[in-house]
Amino acid sequence: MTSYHFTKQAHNSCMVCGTVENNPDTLLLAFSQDSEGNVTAPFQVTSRHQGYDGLLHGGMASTLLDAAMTHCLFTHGIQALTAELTVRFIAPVRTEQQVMLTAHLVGHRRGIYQLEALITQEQQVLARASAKFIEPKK
Ligand SMILES: CC(C)(COP(=O)(O)OP(=O)(O)OC[C@H]1O[C@@H](n2cnc3c(N)ncnc32)[C@H](O)[C@@H]1OP(=O)(O)O)[C@@H](O)C(=O)NCCC(=O)NCCSC(=O)Cc1ccccc1
Repeated sequence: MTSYHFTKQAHNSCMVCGTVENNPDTLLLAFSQDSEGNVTAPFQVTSRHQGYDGLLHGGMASTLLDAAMTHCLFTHGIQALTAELTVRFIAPVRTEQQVMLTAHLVGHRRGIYQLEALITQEQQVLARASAKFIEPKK
């Protein structure tokens, strides 16, 4: 089993990427990873995810970005908690369309992992997040 699958199994009932059997409300996000540990996932935005009519809710956008960065850490074999999350909502994300989520590890210093994530559509960046993650003390 890869470190990614091992760390992912630690939250089988996740509301973002868990299985339907374990969590009927899961968003079923499925991330792919490249050789450098960056992750990507498609997400179909529907009216179930809206706040204002026809627009993705900002809290949901933040959740998706947070999840992308968490999974990026999984690809590096790290299971850490979000300690700080900053989101720049650049342009409205419309419902009934597919977006791409991406995340990469920027760096690691004194036990704090710094990551960045994007929501894009057709090369246009609609939202950008940066976050700090910390592994909980044993
Ligand atoms: C564990 C920790 C984050 C840090 O506590 P401790 O280990 O006791 O650490 P301590 O306080 O000793 O500080 C050590 C060093 O770090 C620094 N520093 C600390 N904080 C910050 C900061 N915010 N920002 C910047 N720096 C900070 C601090 O100054 C210190 O630096 P120093 O060495 O003095 O230079 C704790 O606050 C916590 O549990 N928070 C709740 C986390 C939580 O519930 N998150 C949500 C659930 S996760 C989720 O949902 C993801 C997910 C998505 C999808 C799917 C699955 C999962």
